[in-house]
Amino acid sequence: ADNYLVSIFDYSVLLSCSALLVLLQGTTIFPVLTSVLHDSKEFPNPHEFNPEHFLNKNGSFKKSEFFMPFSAGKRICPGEGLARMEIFLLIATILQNFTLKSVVNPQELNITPTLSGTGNVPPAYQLCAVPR
Ligand code: HEM
Repeated sequence: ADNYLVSIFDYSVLLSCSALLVLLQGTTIFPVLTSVLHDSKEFPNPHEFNPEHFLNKNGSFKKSEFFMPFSAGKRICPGEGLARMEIFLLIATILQNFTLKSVVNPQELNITPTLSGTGNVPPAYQLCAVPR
Protein backbone atom coordinates (compact mmCIF):
# COMPACT_ATOMS: atom_id res chain seq x y z
CA ALA A 1 0.00 0.00 0.00
CA ASP A 2 1.33 3.44 -0.85
CA ASN A 3 0.74 5.05 2.54
CA TYR A 4 2.95 2.61 4.41
CA LEU A 5 4.57 4.73 7.14
CA VAL A 6 7.94 4.27 8.69
CA SER A 7 8.85 5.80 12.04
CA ILE A 8 12.49 6.09 12.82
CA PHE A 9 14.06 5.87 16.27
CA ASP A 10 17.69 6.66 16.40
CA TYR A 11 18.86 7.42 19.90
CA SER A 12 22.18 8.83 18.76
CA VAL A 13 20.35 11.33 16.57
CA LEU A 14 17.89 12.16 19.37
CA LEU A 15 20.64 12.61 21.94
CA SER A 16 22.72 14.88 19.78
CA CYS A 17 19.56 16.92 19.02
CA SER A 18 20.79 17.14 15.48
CA ALA A 19 18.35 18.72 13.06
CA LEU A 20 19.79 16.48 10.40
CA LEU A 21 18.35 12.96 10.45
CA VAL A 22 21.11 10.57 9.44
CA LEU A 23 20.40 6.87 9.08
CA LEU A 24 23.32 5.16 10.80
CA GLN A 25 24.17 1.51 10.88
CA GLY A 26 22.30 0.02 13.84
CA THR A 27 19.35 2.40 13.49
CA THR A 28 16.16 0.76 14.70
CA ILE A 29 13.23 1.21 12.30
CA PHE A 30 9.66 0.50 13.37
CA PRO A 31 7.27 0.09 10.43
CA VAL A 32 3.93 1.54 11.57
CA LEU A 33 1.07 -0.45 10.09
CA THR A 34 -1.79 1.44 11.73
CA SER A 35 -2.22 3.85 8.81
CA VAL A 36 -2.62 0.92 6.42
CA LEU A 37 -4.73 -1.39 8.59
CA HIS A 38 -7.04 1.50 9.54
CA ASP A 39 -7.25 3.11 6.10
CA SER A 40 -10.82 4.38 5.81
CA LYS A 41 -10.64 4.37 1.99
CA GLU A 42 -10.16 0.61 2.03
CA PHE A 43 -12.10 -0.19 5.22
CA PRO A 44 -15.18 2.00 5.88
CA ASN A 45 -15.40 2.56 9.66
CA PRO A 46 -11.93 1.00 10.17
CA HIS A 47 -12.20 0.97 13.98
CA GLU A 48 -15.24 -1.30 13.96
CA PHE A 49 -15.09 -5.09 13.88
CA ASN A 50 -16.79 -5.74 10.57
CA PRO A 51 -16.14 -8.96 8.60
CA GLU A 52 -17.75 -7.26 5.57
CA HIS A 53 -14.48 -5.39 5.17
CA PHE A 54 -13.28 -8.66 3.62
CA LEU A 55 -16.34 -9.59 1.58
CA ASN A 56 -17.23 -8.53 -1.96
CA LYS A 57 -20.74 -7.65 -3.18
CA ASN A 58 -21.56 -11.35 -3.64
CA GLY A 59 -20.52 -12.19 -0.08
CA SER A 60 -17.36 -14.00 -1.20
CA PHE A 61 -13.94 -13.50 0.40
CA LYS A 62 -12.14 -10.42 -0.92
CA LYS A 63 -8.36 -10.32 -0.54
CA SER A 64 -7.05 -6.91 0.52
CA GLU A 65 -3.46 -5.80 0.11
CA PHE A 66 -4.09 -3.39 3.00
CA PHE A 67 -4.38 -6.34 5.40
CA MET A 68 -0.73 -6.78 6.37
CA PRO A 69 -0.58 -7.94 10.01
CA PHE A 70 2.70 -9.73 9.32
CA SER A 71 4.29 -6.52 8.02
CA ALA A 72 6.19 -6.28 4.74
CA GLY A 73 9.63 -6.12 3.25
CA LYS A 74 12.87 -7.70 4.34
CA ARG A 75 11.84 -8.09 7.99
CA ILE A 76 8.39 -9.53 7.25
CA CYS A 77 7.33 -12.12 9.84
CA PRO A 78 8.97 -15.44 8.88
CA GLY A 79 6.31 -17.27 10.90
CA GLU A 80 3.41 -16.10 8.69
CA GLY A 81 2.87 -19.47 6.97
CA LEU A 82 3.01 -21.38 10.25
CA ALA A 83 0.73 -18.88 12.01
CA ARG A 84 -1.85 -18.94 9.20
CA MET A 85 -1.81 -22.76 9.13
CA GLU A 86 -2.18 -23.01 12.93
CA ILE A 87 -5.06 -20.49 13.00
CA PHE A 88 -6.82 -22.32 10.14
CA LEU A 89 -6.41 -25.75 11.78
CA LEU A 90 -7.51 -24.47 15.21
CA ILE A 91 -10.64 -22.69 13.97
CA ALA A 92 -11.55 -25.47 11.49
CA THR A 93 -11.16 -28.18 14.19
CA ILE A 94 -13.31 -26.21 16.65
CA LEU A 95 -16.04 -25.60 14.03
CA GLN A 96 -15.92 -29.26 12.88
CA ASN A 97 -16.50 -30.54 16.40
CA PHE A 98 -18.59 -27.91 18.15
CA THR A 99 -21.55 -25.63 17.55
CA LEU A 100 -20.70 -22.28 19.12
CA LYS A 101 -23.53 -20.49 20.90
CA SER A 102 -23.57 -17.14 22.63
CA VAL A 103 -24.86 -17.29 26.23
CA VAL A 104 -26.47 -13.87 25.83
CA ASN A 105 -28.29 -12.28 22.89
CA PRO A 106 -25.47 -11.64 20.36
CA GLN A 107 -26.88 -8.13 19.77
CA GLU A 108 -26.03 -7.33 23.41
CA LEU A 109 -22.36 -8.24 23.00
CA ASN A 110 -19.93 -5.34 23.00
CA ILE A 111 -17.31 -6.16 20.38
CA THR A 112 -15.71 -2.72 20.29
CA PRO A 113 -11.95 -3.35 20.14
CA THR A 114 -9.88 -2.14 23.07
CA LEU A 115 -6.15 -1.51 23.21
CA SER A 116 -4.22 -4.33 24.85
CA GLY A 117 -0.46 -3.82 24.76
CA THR A 118 0.25 -3.09 21.13
CA GLY A 119 -2.82 -4.89 19.80
CA ASN A 120 -6.51 -4.08 19.36
CA VAL A 121 -8.60 -6.90 20.80
CA PRO A 122 -12.31 -7.40 21.46
CA PRO A 123 -13.34 -7.66 25.13
CA ALA A 124 -13.56 -11.20 26.57
CA TYR A 125 -17.01 -12.81 26.56
CA GLN A 126 -18.43 -16.24 27.31
CA LEU A 127 -19.26 -18.74 24.62
CA CYS A 128 -20.92 -22.14 24.88
CA ALA A 129 -19.27 -24.94 22.84
CA VAL A 130 -21.87 -27.68 22.21
CA PRO A 131 -20.36 -30.97 20.91
CA ARG A 132 -21.72 -31.84 17.44
C1 HEM B 1 -0.74 -14.32 14.23
C2 HEM B 1 0.55 -14.58 14.40
C3 HEM B 1 1.69 -13.62 14.09
C4 HEM B 1 1.66 -12.31 13.74
C5 HEM B 1 0.44 -11.38 13.57
C6 HEM B 1 3.04 -11.89 13.57
C7 HEM B 1 3.43 -10.61 13.21
C8 HEM B 1 4.76 -10.20 13.11
C9 HEM B 1 5.16 -8.84 12.79
C10 HEM B 1 4.23 -7.66 12.51
C11 HEM B 1 6.52 -8.83 12.78
C12 HEM B 1 7.44 -7.60 12.55
C13 HEM B 1 7.89 -7.52 11.12
C14 HEM B 1 8.64 -6.21 10.92
O1 HEM B 1 9.59 -5.93 11.64
O2 HEM B 1 8.26 -5.47 10.01
C15 HEM B 1 6.98 -10.17 13.11
C16 HEM B 1 8.31 -10.54 13.19
C17 HEM B 1 8.72 -11.82 13.47
N1 HEM B 1 7.94 -12.93 13.68
FE1 HEM B 1 5.94 -12.95 13.69
N2 HEM B 1 3.87 -12.96 13.78
C18 HEM B 1 3.10 -14.03 14.09
C19 HEM B 1 3.52 -15.32 14.35
C20 HEM B 1 4.83 -15.75 14.33
C21 HEM B 1 5.27 -17.13 14.49
C22 HEM B 1 4.33 -18.33 14.67
C23 HEM B 1 6.64 -17.12 14.43
C24 HEM B 1 7.62 -18.24 14.53
C25 HEM B 1 7.31 -19.51 14.65
C26 HEM B 1 7.06 -15.73 14.24
C27 HEM B 1 8.36 -15.31 14.15
C28 HEM B 1 8.76 -14.01 13.91
C29 HEM B 1 10.15 -13.59 13.87
C30 HEM B 1 11.40 -14.46 14.07
C31 HEM B 1 10.12 -12.21 13.57
C32 HEM B 1 11.33 -11.27 13.40
C33 HEM B 1 11.69 -11.20 11.91
C34 HEM B 1 12.83 -10.21 11.65
O3 HEM B 1 12.98 -9.25 12.40
O4 HEM B 1 13.54 -10.41 10.65
N3 HEM B 1 5.94 -14.94 14.17
N4 HEM B 1 5.88 -10.97 13.29
